[in-house]
Parts: sequence; C-alpha cells; structure tokens
Amino acid sequence: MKTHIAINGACGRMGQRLVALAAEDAALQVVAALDSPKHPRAGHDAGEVAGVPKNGVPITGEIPLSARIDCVIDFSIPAGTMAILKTCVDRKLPLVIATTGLEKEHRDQIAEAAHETAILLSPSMSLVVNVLFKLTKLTAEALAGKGFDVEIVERHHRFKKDSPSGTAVQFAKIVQDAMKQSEIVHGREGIVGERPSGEIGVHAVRAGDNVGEHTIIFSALGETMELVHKGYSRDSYARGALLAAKFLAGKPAGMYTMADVLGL
Ligand SMILES: NC(=O)C1=CN([C@@H]2O[C@H](COP(=O)(O)OP(=O)(O)OC[C@H]3O[C@@H](n4cnc5c(N)ncnc54)[C@H](OP(=O)(O)O)[C@@H]3O)[C@@H](O)[C@H]2O)C=CC1
Ligand SMILES: O=C(O)C1=N[C@H](C(=O)O)C[C@H](O)C1
Repeated sequence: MKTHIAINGACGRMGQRLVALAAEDAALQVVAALDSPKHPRAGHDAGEVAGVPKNGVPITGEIPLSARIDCVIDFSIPAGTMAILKTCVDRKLPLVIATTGLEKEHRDQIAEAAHETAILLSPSMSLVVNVLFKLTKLTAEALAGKGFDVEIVERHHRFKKDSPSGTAVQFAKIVQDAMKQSEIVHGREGIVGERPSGEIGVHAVRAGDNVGEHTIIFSALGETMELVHKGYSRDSYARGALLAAKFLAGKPAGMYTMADVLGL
C-alpha cells in the first residue's frame, strides 16, 4: 500500500527534490503540495514546478480537506512549520519537520503538539549525519575532561537564511551535554585573548552552492581529530525525509528522531 504524503514548502529547493524523488518511488504518492499562500507558483502543477512530468497535484496554501494523507513533510520556514503544525494537530496527521532556524518557543509548541500526533524533528535528514551525531557523542564522552578544544565549522550555500545551521547547533548541543562544555562562541574577532577551555566555537561559512558540510574538530596539544560530513546533493536529505515519512505514517502520537528511523 502506498504512503500518501503532503509536502510543505513544495516550491523550494528541497520541496522540489521531494516531489521529484517521490515520483520515482512506487511506494509513495504525493497528494498535496503546499507553499506560502501568495507564492507565484500557486495553482501550478507540483511536478512541473519540480521539473519532472506533471503529477496532477496543484500548489496550494492549505491541505485540501478531501485528501487522504498518511504523513506531512515540512521543508519551509519557521512560520510555515508553525502553520502546518496546527493543521497536523487538528487533523491528527503525522508530521516530519526538517525546517531549521526554529526558536525555543517553536520547539516548545512542537513538543506540546507531539501529545496529539506523531512528530519527527531533525535538523538533518541525512542518514550519514545522523550516524555522525552518534559518533560525535561517543567521541565527546571519551575525550571529556582530557583537555580537548572543540570547534564546529559548517559550510552552506549563499541562499541559506538561518545561521548557524540547525545541524551545527545539534552538534554543539551533543558536545555540550557530553563534555559539560558551557559556552558556545559564534566566531571570534579582535583581541579576544587565549582560548579558554570549555568553549565550543561555532563557525558558519556561506559560499556558492554548497549543499552542506559539517566538521567537528577535537584538538589537544599535539593531536587533532576531525569528524566530517560532506553533502554533495540535496537528494541525500530528501531521501532521508521520504524514508522518515514512511516510518512515521501510522505511528502513535509522540516525538521521534532520525535515530528511531535508523534504529540507533
Ligand atoms: N533537515 C534537513 O535535512 C534539511 C533542512 N533544510 C531546511 O529546510 C528549510 C527549507 O530549505 P530550502 O528548501 O533550501 O529553502 P527554500 O527557501 O528553497 O524553500 C522554502 C520554501 O518554503 C516556502 N514558504 C515560505 N513561507 C511558507 C509558509 N508560510 N508555508 C509554506 N511554505 C512556505 C518558500 O516560499 P518563498 O520562496 O515564497 O518564501 C519556499 O518555497 C530550511 O529551514 C533549511 O535549513 C534544508 C535541507 C536539509
Ligand atoms: O539549508 C540547508 O541547505 C540545509 N540546512 C540544514 C541545517 O540547517 O542544518 C541541513 C543541511 O545541512 C542543509
């Protein structure tokens, strides 16, 4: 039986790849394609917008009431996430949230909504990045209290709106929890003095069309270890999100992550 999905942010870079890749998957059916209500492509065929054959699904501002939906996937902006969250709570629809740049108030609302419907939230849908989350935890726990400086460098395309990336924020949190490092420092400028221990430096590079790279540097006197992920195609995130939608369809209310999808 096919998993019927709705895509929020369907006209965006990620939304278009979801529409295109879902069309190649016999186990998936795109039944709704949403974007901001005033989007210039509103009413256009979602397949056509994505550069693949027409799929008969128009770009709309809301999920059509008649549509049977097994899971909604959101790659939009925080305001778009909050709007679709309300719809998913009202209609008890499972929701995969991939949008980044969410503030604490958004996260609190998402956690509240998870009492009503199944929600999978991850700043990266890449399977490899989610394995790297686990390796980073393992590394940070092993090196905690042993004199290691930790710096996180992320690189993304010039069009990215939020900074640092949601993935870098997640890496920083993992290190913070594991090493009890207290202060996250975003970039450095001027005569800031010698590096205090306990800082986690986070650096966001914005250049060209980079689809996403993250490096977590663990350095002590005399040696360095770097954990690196390099994305070469947005399809890695899109494929992970489609897998997550299949996983989440039919699940009971609650909060889920990609670790659940991967069985980590
Ligand atoms: N978790 C993950 O693996 C990944 C997460 N992301 C995140 O996904 C998000 C989208 O990325 P990307 O596709 O590159 O960005 P884009 O800007 O290309 O796409 C976002 C889309 O959302 C639309 N949008 C704006 N407002 C709303 C709204 N209220 N309701 C529905 N749709 C709306 C935008 O329309 P308009 O252009 O008119 O504003 C646009 O079409 C970002 O937060 C990004 O960081 C990206 C890649 C991987
Ligand atoms: O905006 C992007 O492109 C990406 N955003 C996500 C993030 O902020 O971590 C994930 C991925 O790195 C691509």
